[in-house]
Amino acid sequence: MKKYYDSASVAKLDAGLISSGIPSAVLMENAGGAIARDVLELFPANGLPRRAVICVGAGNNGGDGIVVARRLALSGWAVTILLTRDREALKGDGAVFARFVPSSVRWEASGRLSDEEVLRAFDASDVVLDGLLGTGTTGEPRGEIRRLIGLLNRSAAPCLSIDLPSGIESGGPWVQAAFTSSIAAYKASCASGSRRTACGRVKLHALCFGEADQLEEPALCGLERSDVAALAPRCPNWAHKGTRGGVLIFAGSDRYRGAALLSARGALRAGAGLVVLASSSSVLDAAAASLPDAILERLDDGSDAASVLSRWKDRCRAMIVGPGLGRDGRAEEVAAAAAGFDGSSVWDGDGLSFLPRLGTSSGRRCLTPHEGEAARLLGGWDFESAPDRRAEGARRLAGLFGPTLLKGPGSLVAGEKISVIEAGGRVLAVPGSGDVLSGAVGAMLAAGLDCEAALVVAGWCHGRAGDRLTERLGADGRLAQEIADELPQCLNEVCS
Ligand SMILES: NC(=O)C1=CN([C@@H]2O[C@H](COP(=O)(O)OP(=O)(O)OC[C@H]3O[C@@H](n4cnc5c(N)ncnc54)[C@H](O)[C@@H]3O)[C@@H](O)[C@H]2O)[C@H](O)CC1
Ligand SMILES: [K+]
Repeated sequence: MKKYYDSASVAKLDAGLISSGIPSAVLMENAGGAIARDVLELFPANGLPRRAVICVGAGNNGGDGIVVARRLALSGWAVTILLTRDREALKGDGAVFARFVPSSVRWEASGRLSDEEVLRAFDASDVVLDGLLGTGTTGEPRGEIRRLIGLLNRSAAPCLSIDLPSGIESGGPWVQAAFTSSIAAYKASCASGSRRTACGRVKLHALCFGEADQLEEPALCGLERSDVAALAPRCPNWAHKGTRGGVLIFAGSDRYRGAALLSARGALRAGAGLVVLASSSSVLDAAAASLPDAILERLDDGSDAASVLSRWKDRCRAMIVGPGLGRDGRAEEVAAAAAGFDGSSVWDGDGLSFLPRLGTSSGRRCLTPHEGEAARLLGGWDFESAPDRRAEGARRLAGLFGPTLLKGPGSLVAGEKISVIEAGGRVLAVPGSGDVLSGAVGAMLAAGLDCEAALVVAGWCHGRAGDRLTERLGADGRLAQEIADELPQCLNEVCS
């Protein structure tokens, strides 16, 4: 389990260590030393002259940068410190360490340089270090700091952020780093959503000595393979179709045919023992050729949904409602009938739009919205203005409708707890990918998992499928059906 903390807990840890007698300068030297080692490891000299520009803000994040400047200069690097204020304005430990910076280091006040001059200096460097803002950020980046964030993001040079990408704790803008050397804890602000990719490759360093156990409860937990394996369904070799469980799918419409097929394919590839696809004739015609493994129920008229449900409810432990269902009167009738199912259900896509009108469910229910759908269910929601907005939105949805998997980079699962899925990437951002996920969730519910566990296992396997495809074939141009077809290998990694 990867633990993510908010900045307030990390700042509290710093303060606690200092008040228990560890000088703050020792902490800064430790942090700066570890970051300098990262730089030297990432950019080995190999006889080449190496250059760095270190952007230094007014706080201790900049102080860490000054320590790094000394260390790199002593290792033979050509270093420029780019200050957002005059050197005389430096305070605290940063001011102390400034006295020990070798004379080979150049000092520049960024305010005296034009955008072009700053960019030229960045572009001439092997790496630019971002020590502008850390855990002490308040509000959106202002003044020189804001300008330098913009220039850092325009520069071709790779950026290594000190502790966290500057600005990420705010509504933006923030630095898009290639690397982040994180101090004391992984930061929750970098865990999920559009901020997740801002850190680049992250390396975590202790601030002092095993202080991590002095941190309070993490803000978020990252789910890794072993966490998922502990929840995944067990499928003994004597299993028969009934052991695996059946899934009834209400999905698809004349307009959206592929969604239903992909959801069914996801369910089959995630190991469902029986898949019944109830959909319109046009969908079933396509399914007859491409999905010989599924049972097909014609559902041109919404009023037929209740009889389909009563035919299959004893053989299907789980139900999927919504992918490509449409939002017309037929779809509404289907959703109303589906709400009477007393097994476990996952609601996705168009199905989500009916949830506020359906009231409480008779069975166990979970949902898999993306941010747009989630915002509609919450009557409008801004996911961007602060790093914790995604987690807060997911928590609210879970409270209103049932355990929720909020899709997007670093998908969140909110139920009893809130967790981040540590798998997947942009490869998953293709049409039909969410339909495949709904199918996988359905299969996990059919295998007997509770809603939260089903979201975790299916969400992780879906992400892992994306990672495996990326490793083998690249992250772009993959098809949702390829994600589905990769699911068995992912399940093999977590199921025994
Ligand atoms: N002993 C320690 O606490 C250690 C901290 N480490 C590093 O220090 C930072 C946290 O440092 P802090 O001084 O608390 O805050 P910042 O450096 O993030 O910045 C505060 C500084 O910036 C100005 N400011 C705040 N918000 C904005 C804004 N939106 N726009 C412009 N300017 C802003 C504010 O006025 C302050 O002057 C932590 O991340 C670590 O990198 C070390 O790890 C060592 C021990
Ligand atoms: K930073």
